[in-house]
Amino acid sequence: MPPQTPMFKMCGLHSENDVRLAASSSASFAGFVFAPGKREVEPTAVREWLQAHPLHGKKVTALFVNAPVRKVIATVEEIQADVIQLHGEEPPEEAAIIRHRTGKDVWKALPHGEYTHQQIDAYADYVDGFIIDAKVDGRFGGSGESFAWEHVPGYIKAGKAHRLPLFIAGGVRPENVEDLLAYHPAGIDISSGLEKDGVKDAGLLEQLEKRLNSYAADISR
Ligand SMILES: O=C(O)c1ccccc1N[C@@H]1O[C@H](COP(=O)(O)O)[C@@H](O)[C@H]1O
Repeated sequence: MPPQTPMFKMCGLHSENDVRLAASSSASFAGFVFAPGKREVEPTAVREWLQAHPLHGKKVTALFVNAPVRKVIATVEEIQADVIQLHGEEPPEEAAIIRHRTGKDVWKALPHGEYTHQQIDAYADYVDGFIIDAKVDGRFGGSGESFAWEHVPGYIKAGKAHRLPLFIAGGVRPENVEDLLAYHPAGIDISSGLEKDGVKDAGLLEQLEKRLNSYAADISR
């Protein structure tokens, strides 16, 4: 099958302005972090931002790190999330419970490492997609660090073998996205790489979208 234009997820939206920017972007997924850290947001605020700036078909993604299941369920209901991203050490059984109790798609984020392929196999029956992120000590994600992308083809193959979408995350930026696109991932997930001084930046988004568009034009030739 010829390569497809990758899905693009814009993550870590943490202000009304970020949501406004995401709404006008080509991202298919808009992500909100409900975990401690500089991008943590409150469900009530997210609901208000989404009411003010409807996403017109983009899927709302709620990201959690080892959160209690009841918090996941309540948050997903409040913001009407479409996708739940589990970015901590939630075991496969917990992913299955969350999927069953919410009826939503659940994606498992896994850090790149020695056992990632085994983990993909262990979660594959209980989730609807994967995100492979860089492993950074003391952080669960949003680090702006990349892993060695020569491992990307192996992950793409694993996603295809399980017939699940697999996104590549970690330090993806407008300046390096072409290197990643050369591997033809199904999806890319970006948070830090679209920020200037901690704020999502229209200029960086424009640069990224130019590169995504030119990749799409190249592969359609
Ligand atoms: O964005 C965050 O602050 C965050 C916090 C805790 C867990 C995950 C988080 N973000 C996710 O991390 C990856 C990589 O992000 P980056 O582009 O390197 O900043 C991505 O999946 C974000 O959704």
